[in-house]
Amino acid sequence: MIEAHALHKRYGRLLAVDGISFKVEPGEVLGFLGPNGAGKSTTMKMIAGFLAPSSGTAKVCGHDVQAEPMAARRALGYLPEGAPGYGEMSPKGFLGFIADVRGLAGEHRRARLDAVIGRLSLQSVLHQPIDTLSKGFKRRVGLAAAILHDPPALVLDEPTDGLDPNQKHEVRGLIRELARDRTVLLSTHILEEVEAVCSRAMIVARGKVLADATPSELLARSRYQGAVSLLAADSIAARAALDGMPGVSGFHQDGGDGRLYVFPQGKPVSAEAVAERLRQRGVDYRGLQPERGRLDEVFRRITTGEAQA
Ligand SMILES: Nc1ncnc2c1ncn2[C@@H]1O[C@H](COP(=O)(O)OP(=O)(O)OP(=O)(O)O)[C@@H](O)[C@H]1O
Repeated sequence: MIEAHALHKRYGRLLAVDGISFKVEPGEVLGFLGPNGAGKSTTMKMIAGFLAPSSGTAKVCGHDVQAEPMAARRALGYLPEGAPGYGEMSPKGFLGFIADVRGLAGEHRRARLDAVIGRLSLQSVLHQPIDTLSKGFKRRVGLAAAILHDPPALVLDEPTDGLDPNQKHEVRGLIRELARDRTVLLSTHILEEVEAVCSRAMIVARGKVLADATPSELLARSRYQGAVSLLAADSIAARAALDGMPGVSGFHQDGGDGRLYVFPQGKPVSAEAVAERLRQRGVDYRGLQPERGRLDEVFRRITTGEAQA
């Protein structure tokens, strides 16, 4: 389990983390979302014991990060943002070094090294200096180091940053697999990643938690959830026909392709009812389709204060 209680971090006059509290249980993947500078990395560094909080506490598997740093670090795998340090080392040398730091020995050490090298597909770059690797390979070396000692809790700062789409897919699969019996906290800027791997998402901005919900609860806050859209040759006529229809709260016309979005009031807008009404009023249309919620819109509204979280 990973717990944060009223964490604060002040850098001079800047309050980078302003009272963040949460609990992540085994089997959960909590995604930390937020604009640049929201305080995500700072919070993760405090949980990983790399940065002392100005106030508040963090615990990893019941061990207070400040009071029992060794026990807390043993229980945690941490992937910092950016490339792994020791860039002059090869992945083989670096992972061997981490294995020693973690106190792995003998057959267990060999088995764990083989397992992470295989899982992160590092065989082809094992002897090349880390500094000379592509961004994606550097990230994979960092992930291998984080999971090497098979910790029960993981804190991953933008784990798929710099990976190509296939590698992103691979790493998301790995995270889902790891999360089955572990606790995972990860940060991301990729909203589709939240739907793909997270069981819960926390939106932070200016050091505060603005929303803490499952991805589907967040999607349900989108005004596109339950909407329908269509293309009409005469969109003014289409709007006039649908205006005042029960269950319709408003419209938006896309500036690009001209698609007209019909937003619901309460329950989803019925595509059949919209089709029937347009037919009755003699309005030509095509491409009528139901819409689903959009996380990017929810994220923008919450982080820019356009809507109440
Ligand atoms: N060592 C430091 N000294 C001073 N200010 C810092 C330091 N580290 C971070 N900050 C500031 O604290 C705030 C939070 O930074 P942090 O890196 O935690 O944000 P983040 O949410 O991880 O952002 P990003 O998504 O860009 O990685 C930012 O305004 C940042 O400039």
